[in-house]
Amino acid sequence: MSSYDYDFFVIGAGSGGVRAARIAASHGAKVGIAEEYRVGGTCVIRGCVPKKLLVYGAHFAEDLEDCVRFGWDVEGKAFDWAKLRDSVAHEVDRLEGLYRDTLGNNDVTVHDCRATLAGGHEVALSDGTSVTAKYILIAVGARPHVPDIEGCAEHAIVSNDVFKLDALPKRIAIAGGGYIANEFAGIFHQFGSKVTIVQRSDTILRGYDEQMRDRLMQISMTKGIDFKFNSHFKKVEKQEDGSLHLTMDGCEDMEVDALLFATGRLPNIEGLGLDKLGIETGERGAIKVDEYSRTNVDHIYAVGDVTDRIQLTPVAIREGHAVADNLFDGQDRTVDYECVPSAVFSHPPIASVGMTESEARNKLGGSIKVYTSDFRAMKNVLAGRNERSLYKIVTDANTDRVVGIHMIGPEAPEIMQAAAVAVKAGLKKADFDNTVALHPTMSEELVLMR
Ligand SMILES: Cc1cc2nc3c(=O)[nH]c(=O)nc-3n(C[C@H](O)[C@H](O)[C@H](O)COP(=O)(O)OP(=O)(O)OC[C@H]3O[C@@H](n4cnc5c(N)ncnc54)[C@H](O)[C@@H]3O)c2cc1C
Ligand SMILES: NC(=O)c1ccc[n+]([C@@H]2O[C@H](COP(=O)([O-])OP(=O)(O)OC[C@H]3O[C@@H](n4cnc5c(N)ncnc54)[C@H](O)[C@@H]3O)[C@@H](O)[C@H]2O)c1
Repeated sequence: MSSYDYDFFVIGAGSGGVRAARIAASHGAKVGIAEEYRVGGTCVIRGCVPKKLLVYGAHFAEDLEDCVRFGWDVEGKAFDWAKLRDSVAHEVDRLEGLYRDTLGNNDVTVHDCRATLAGGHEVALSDGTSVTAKYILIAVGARPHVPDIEGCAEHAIVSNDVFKLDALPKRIAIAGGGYIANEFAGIFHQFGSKVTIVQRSDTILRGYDEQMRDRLMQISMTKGIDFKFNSHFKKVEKQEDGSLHLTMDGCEDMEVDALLFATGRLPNIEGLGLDKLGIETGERGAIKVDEYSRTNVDHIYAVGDVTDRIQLTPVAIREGHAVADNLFDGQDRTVDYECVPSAVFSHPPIASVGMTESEARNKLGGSIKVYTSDFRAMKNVLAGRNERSLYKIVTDANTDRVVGIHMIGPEAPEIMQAAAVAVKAGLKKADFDNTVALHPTMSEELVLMR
């Protein structure tokens, strides 16, 4: 008999935590999990899933414009935000139920409580009880970071709030130039809001290939999304009519109906009791872990956004899965962070895997070859939508190996998942050339670039 209540206790039922709990239980461990908000975590409740559903909803705005040239005459077009918001919320409820069922079916005990480390092997729960576990996994994720600017805390919203808005703002300023800023800029714009992105530097989507970012910016600007670069917020004030006056540094002051902060996410470590065990944290409060996701305290592990390695759901899931396999199935697994594909679900979306052109140039000493295809998707041509796609393949000139693929255009993330397999497998440009095109598709461009 174990002297602990559980073999494994997971704090946080999000992407990483749920996977770790389920796999550990499937290996025969006695598992408990604590969730302070809703099972499913950021991705399911207020991230990837509801965001993608809003992206789908927003896309109809373009489809309804484009369909005219395809012979459709749709009368009485109108958009009802409350209807979409509530359908999305309903789907999220359904998914949360499925996640709970999965945990239950695997005999994982769910504690609907906030959990904190109490010292040693003990975890304190907000219902006043406490439990002990041989191993503890911290999978508490991250939360939106809102800088300390006068009026921001009271008047700005963050991505969590978007899914609950009573009404769409007529004018919205979005702070930040990353994933969330560009995704929500596309969503709000398609729904008819006037969108202004305010970025503190002179570029968006740092880390993505420069040409893809430029193309997104150019398309977004043509659509009517405004960008203010090298700009900062000095003060946010609510006016009598409910609108916000933004006092700016670097650009003109603005009047908007909503201000969304999308300036990064910070590890959720506040009040977690890390100090009780001397668990080390690094930059921005991220819990420091080794390649096995083990902290400096032997029986405490951490996965996902709280470790700030790559803040993506599939990464958190892999990390959680590996911890469970290693602890309860005697495996020796680490997560491979090379060639993790990623996408920005902007309008149009960007997708990427491997090195950008400039990264490859730096790392491979300039001996690279770059192939690009700049084209208008067939559907856009007939629709009269003057929006060009751009695909890029970066190769190591010495070996012909494809080291990066970057795309912006319709369905780029769907195409990228398959292309990423080829890059991860180390295929050469010649392998792409040897593959017969699948016609007529957009993805055939990947095997036609010469
Ligand atoms: C708007 C948005 C869109 C996104 N879109 C994508 C996307 O398209 N693709 C993608 O791959 N990634 C996306 N992400 C990122 C993705 O959601 C995260 O990387 C992922 O959810 C991280 O998983 P996690 O397990 O580390 O944490 P989370 O999923 O955040 O789970 C942590 C859980 O812990 C709970 N918790 C925190 N503290 C405690 C405590 N003390 N006690 C009990 N419970 C606690 C939280 O309530 C939460 O449920 C998006 C994020 C956001 C915000
Ligand atoms: N499609 C996806 O996979 C997806 C979607 C959304 C979020 N995510 C994950 O969530 C994380 C958080 O997303 P995010 O968009 O908040 O962060 P991010 O790190 O992508 O972007 C933050 C942006 O805010 C800017 N910024 C920071 N402080 C600022 C300030 N004071 N004023 C103005 N701009 C400022 C930064 O320069 C940067 O451009 C991402 O890193 C990503 O890993 C992924």
